Amino acid sequence: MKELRHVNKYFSKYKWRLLIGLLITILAKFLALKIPQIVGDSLNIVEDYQDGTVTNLEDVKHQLLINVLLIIGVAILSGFFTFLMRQTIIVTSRLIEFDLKNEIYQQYQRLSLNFYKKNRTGDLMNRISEDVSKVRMYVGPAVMYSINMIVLLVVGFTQMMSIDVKLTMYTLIPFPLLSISIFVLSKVIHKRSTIVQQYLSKLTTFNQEFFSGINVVKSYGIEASIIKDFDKIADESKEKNIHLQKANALFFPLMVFLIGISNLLVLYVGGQLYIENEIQIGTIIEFMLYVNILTWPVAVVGWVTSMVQQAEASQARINEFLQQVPEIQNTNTSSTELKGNVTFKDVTFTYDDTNITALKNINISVKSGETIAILGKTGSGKSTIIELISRLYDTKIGTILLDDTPIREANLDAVRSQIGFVPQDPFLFSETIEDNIKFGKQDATEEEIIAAAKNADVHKNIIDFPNGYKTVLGERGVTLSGGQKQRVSIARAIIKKPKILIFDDCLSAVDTETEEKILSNLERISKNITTFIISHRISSAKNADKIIVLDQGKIIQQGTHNQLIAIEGYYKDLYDQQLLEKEI
Ligand SMILES: Nc1ncnc2c1ncn2[C@@H]1O[C@H](COP(=O)(O)OP(=O)(O)OP(=O)(O)O)[C@@H](O)[C@H]1O
Repeated sequence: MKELRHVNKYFSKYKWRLLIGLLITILAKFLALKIPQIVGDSLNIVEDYQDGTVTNLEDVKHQLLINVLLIIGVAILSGFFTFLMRQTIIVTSRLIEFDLKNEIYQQYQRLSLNFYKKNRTGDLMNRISEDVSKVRMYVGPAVMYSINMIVLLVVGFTQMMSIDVKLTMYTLIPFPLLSISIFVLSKVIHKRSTIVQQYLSKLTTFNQEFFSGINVVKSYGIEASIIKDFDKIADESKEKNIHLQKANALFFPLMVFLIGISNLLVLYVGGQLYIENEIQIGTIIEFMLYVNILTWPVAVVGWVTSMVQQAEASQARINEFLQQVPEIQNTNTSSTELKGNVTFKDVTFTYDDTNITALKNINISVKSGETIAILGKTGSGKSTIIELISRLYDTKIGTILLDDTPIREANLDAVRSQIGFVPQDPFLFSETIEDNIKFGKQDATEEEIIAAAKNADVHKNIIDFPNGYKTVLGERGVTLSGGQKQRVSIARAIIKKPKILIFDDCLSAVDTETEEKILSNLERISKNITTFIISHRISSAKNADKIIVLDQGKIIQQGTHNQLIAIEGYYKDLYDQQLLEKEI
C-alpha cells in the first residue's frame, strides 16, 4: 500500500463526501439486514398459529400485513440508501480519477523532450487511462465494498449469533473458502486480463502504424503480408481472450456452488435443531436469507484484495512518472523581453542517450534583427543548435546567452513564447487551417491570420479550398501538400511576431520561386527579428547577414555569401553544384 499513499491527499480533499457515504452505507446495509428478520418473524407467527400457541386469526393476519408493509418499506429505504451510497462513494471516485488524470497530464506537460524520447506514447497514454482506471477501482468500488462488507459482517454476524450460535457456525463454514477461492480466481483473471490488455495494445499500435504509413503500404503493394501479420496478432489475441473468459466463467458458478453448500448446511443443521424444538421454521428461512445477503460481501473480500493489488501496481507506474523531475527547469518567473541577440560561447553538446557529441566548441554571435544561415551535411549538428536556442536541451559545456543573460537563467516560458519555430517535419493538428495558424497566437484577428498566410505565401492556396480558412485538416494535415503544410507552419510561426524566428530546413519542401517570395516577405517583416535559417540550399542562405557551415559538429566556414564563394570550400562547392543544376 506504499504507492497508494499518493492518493491519500484526495481522500482528505473529499473527506466529507466519503464520510456521508460511509454513514449512508451503514444505514443501507443495516436496513437490508432487517428484511430476513421480519420474514423470519412472519413465518414464526404463522407457525405459532399452526401449532396453537397463538389462536386469534385476525391478530395473525394483522401482524402479517404489518410485516409485509414493513418489508416493502425497508426494501424501498434500503434501495434508496444504496443509490445514495453509489452517488457519494462512486461519484467521489470519479472526482479523484479526474484530479489524478489532471495531475499526470500537468506533469506530462512539464517534462522535457528527453522524457518523451525515452518513453513510448502508448505507455504514456496507458498510464493516464488504464492505470488511473485501476486506481479508481481502489478509491471507489474497493472502498465501497469494504465498508459494505464490514457493516454486513458485523451486523449480520451479531444478529445471527444472537439467534443461534451453533447454526451460525455451521452456516459460515464455507465462507472463508469462498473468499480464498475468489481471491485465487481474481489473481488468475488479473494475470490473464493483463495479457489480453497487452495484446490489445499490440493490435492498436499495429493498426496505428499501418494507417499512418498507408501510403508506403499501398505503394509497395504489401497489403497481403500486412493482413497476414494482423491475422497472426488477432488470432493470438483471440486465444488469450478465450483463455480469460474460461476463468471469468468460473466466477459465478463457484459463488453459487458455495452459497448452495451454505444453504444446505442451514437446511440440514437447522432441520435437526427444529426437530429438537430448539428453533422455529422462520429462523431457518431467516438464516438462508442471511446467507444470500452475506455471500456477495464475503466473495468480494478476494476481489477487493486483488483490486487493491492491481491499483498498487498501477499507482507505482503512475508515481514513477509523477516523481520524474523535468530536466529543463524554469528558475525565473519574471517577465523577460528579448531583444534577439544570441551568443554561443565555446558550446559543446553531447546527447545523453546516444552519447553523440553533436556540437564541438561552437562560437556564434548574432545581433538582434540579423539573419544567420546554417548549412552543412546531414547530421552535422544544425538542428541541435536550434534545439539549444529553444532550450529543449541544456548544454553542460559552454554558455548560450540570450541578450546578456545565460539561457538557463532566463524565464523559459517567456523565452519560448518569443521564439517562432518552423520544424523540419511540420505537425498540423486535425483542426481548421485557421486554428492551426492561430496556434501561434490564440487571440489573432482574421486580418492577422490572413497577413501571416500571405507572408508565408499560402493565402492563395487556402482561399482555393471550398471552405477557405475553415478547411478542416485530416490527421497530420493529409489534405495539404508537403509544401503547403510547411507554409501553414511558417504562417503559424510568424503570426506570433517573435523576437527569434527559426526555420529548420523548412524551405526545402517548396520550389525556389516560392522560397524567394517567402524570403523577401520575411526580409520586409523581420526588421527586428533575429532569423535562423537552416538549409541545404544556397538560395535560402545567400542573403543572410552571416552564414556558417558545420561539419561533424564543428564550424568549418563562416562569413557572408560573397566572402564564402570567393574561397575554396564546402560553400563554394555547393554553390557551383547548385548553379550547374539550375543551368541544366
Ligand atoms: N534527440 C537526439 N538524441 C540523440 N542523438 C541525436 C538527437 N538528435 C540528433 N542526434 C544526433 O546528433 C547529430 C546531429 O544531428 P542534427 O539533427 O543536429 O543534424 P542536422 O545537421 O540537423 O541533420 P539534418 O540535416 O539531417 O537534419 C546526429 O549524429 C544525430 O544522430
